[in-house]
Amino acid sequence: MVSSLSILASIAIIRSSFNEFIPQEIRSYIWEFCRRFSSELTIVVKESHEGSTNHLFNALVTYLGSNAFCSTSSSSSSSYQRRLTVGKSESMKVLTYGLDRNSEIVDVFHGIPMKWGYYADFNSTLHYESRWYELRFHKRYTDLIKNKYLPYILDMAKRIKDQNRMVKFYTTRGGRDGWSSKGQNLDHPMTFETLAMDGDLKAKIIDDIAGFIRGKEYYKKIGKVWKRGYLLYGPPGTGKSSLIAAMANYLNYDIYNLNLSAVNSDSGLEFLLLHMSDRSILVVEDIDCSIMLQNRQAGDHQQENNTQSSRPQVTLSGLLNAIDGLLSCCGNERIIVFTTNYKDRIDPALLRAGRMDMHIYLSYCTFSTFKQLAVNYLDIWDHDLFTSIEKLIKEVQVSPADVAGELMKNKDPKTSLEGLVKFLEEKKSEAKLQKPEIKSENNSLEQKAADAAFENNEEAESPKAQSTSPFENNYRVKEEFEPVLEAILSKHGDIAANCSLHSLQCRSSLLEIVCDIIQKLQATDLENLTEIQLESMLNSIQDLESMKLEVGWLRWRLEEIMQEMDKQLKGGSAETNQSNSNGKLNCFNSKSLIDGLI
Ligand SMILES: Nc1ncnc2c1ncn2[C@@H]1O[C@H](COP(=O)(O)OP(=O)(O)OP(=O)(O)O)[C@@H](O)[C@H]1O
Repeated sequence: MVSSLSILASIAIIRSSFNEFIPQEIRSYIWEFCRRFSSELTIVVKESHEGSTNHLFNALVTYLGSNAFCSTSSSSSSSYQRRLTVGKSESMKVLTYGLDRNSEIVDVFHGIPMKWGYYADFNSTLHYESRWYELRFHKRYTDLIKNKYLPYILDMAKRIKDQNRMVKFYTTRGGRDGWSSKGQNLDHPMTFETLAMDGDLKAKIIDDIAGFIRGKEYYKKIGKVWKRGYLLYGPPGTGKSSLIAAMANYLNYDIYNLNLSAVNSDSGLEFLLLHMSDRSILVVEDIDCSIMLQNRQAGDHQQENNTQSSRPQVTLSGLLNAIDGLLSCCGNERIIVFTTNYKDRIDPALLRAGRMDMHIYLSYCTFSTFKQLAVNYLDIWDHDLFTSIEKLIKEVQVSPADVAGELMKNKDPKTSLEGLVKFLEEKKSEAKLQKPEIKSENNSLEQKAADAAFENNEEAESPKAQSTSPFENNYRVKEEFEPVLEAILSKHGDIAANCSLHSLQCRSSLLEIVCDIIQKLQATDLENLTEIQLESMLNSIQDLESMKLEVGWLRWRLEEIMQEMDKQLKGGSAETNQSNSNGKLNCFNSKSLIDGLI
């Protein structure tokens, strides 16, 4: 025992003297000579390659650095210890690690140990330090290393870097002035964990995004540019900007916030899009407010407005080409997000699949959204006051931003929830007060004025009275429709308040059509709904909208159903099929067609 210990000690002394007294060049020469007789091969990756930066070297810095803690030290025969360096740069959001000079580690790939060493040598005459990595491996793994391992390192290093770097936020300085040069670090705390959403919408969005980033090969196979468009629509304060921040944080993509009114020509727009990086999100907020991009059906009225504006601007066709024409192939892995409070004001050409692939409606606060906000803001999952809040939230229209604002006022759950109950009750009484002013008396002056305003196409504030019962409005519908109408008016307010038909009788008949559609959807499975039925419903909705009934919420649902149906008819996309192995439709297979509608 004693003798073997002394042998080991002697070996250690000899090895350290060898390293200490014999210069690096001679050591390398001796190792090289010995290796001639070995089955091991060595690859050397120097800092520069053929006179320029060696990307593989940089990839190794990132890849081996990120593995430094989990990988094992080199074999016990290694003459070096593993020493790590650590630091944080401004462009990274985490600490990053690296191997210190003369350190070795083993990375296991496909079950095979890959022995890496990192070395540096300072040339005092040239005042230059040369640095390199060495990979030692058995000759039989040569093909695996060449064809799989090294490309894998390049790819992984890119992903690690993208994942760790700060997300940047760029804004338009206008046309050829390009994007703000450096970009700001986007330090938005919103993530998919903290974003409150109704039902399974959040899971659907995450699934879609995940399918997109995994879809490189799929997009190549179908000959489509690797990009995806999302339209976020819904009332103010329902989380459209928050969803964009959550997407950016999830993907670690930079955001390019495009203010179309700051761009003064189609070529200016092209210039901007050409100067975006890959793996980024292009955001156009409030797209409906962008001049000259309104619905082409607006026709003359539109043209009139355009001629009034003398400043040259981006045109609709310019924007369509930019996001969908040849220009769009100049970038990869790009996401385009449009937001709007009024989906129906956007030209349908901008909304079609391929441009805006997923239309996401962000609704007023529901009880389920409120419960997620209560967890975020107050750390509570349940409370005695939840029952009253559930009832009130069905009766009034408040945005998640309103609710979040109330919950932030006090950290004590009871006080905070009491404040919210008070706020909701006030909203409810306000709505009740508004109602008679505008529409209780059929022949009142106010009613005539409101109708006249709409006839003249004036911008009149939509009286979103929060009626709790349809019968307070004097609407007369068939008995079988009464509960449905009550639910509609509770959730969406008086959708007939601005109707171009004046008599209660006529308005009631139109409301019956809405109730009938809802009842049909309620009673039908998606699988049993036919395209003809759906089209007929959409036609009715179009007619109702032309009479200024506020049924956009129902049309959007029908359009969503139509999109799903289309996908089904086309046999479903690869992405859809991936998560839809039982052949049912993704969006509506686990819930009724009217979930969240009333
Ligand atoms: N769904 C949500 N989940 C969590 N917080 C939310 C949500 N919606 C809104 N909020 C809160 O309300 C604030 C405002 O929301 P946000 O700016 O995302 O709404 P928006 O729909 O973009 O509004 P606008 O249409 O007026 O631009 C957010 O900073 C966030 O604190």
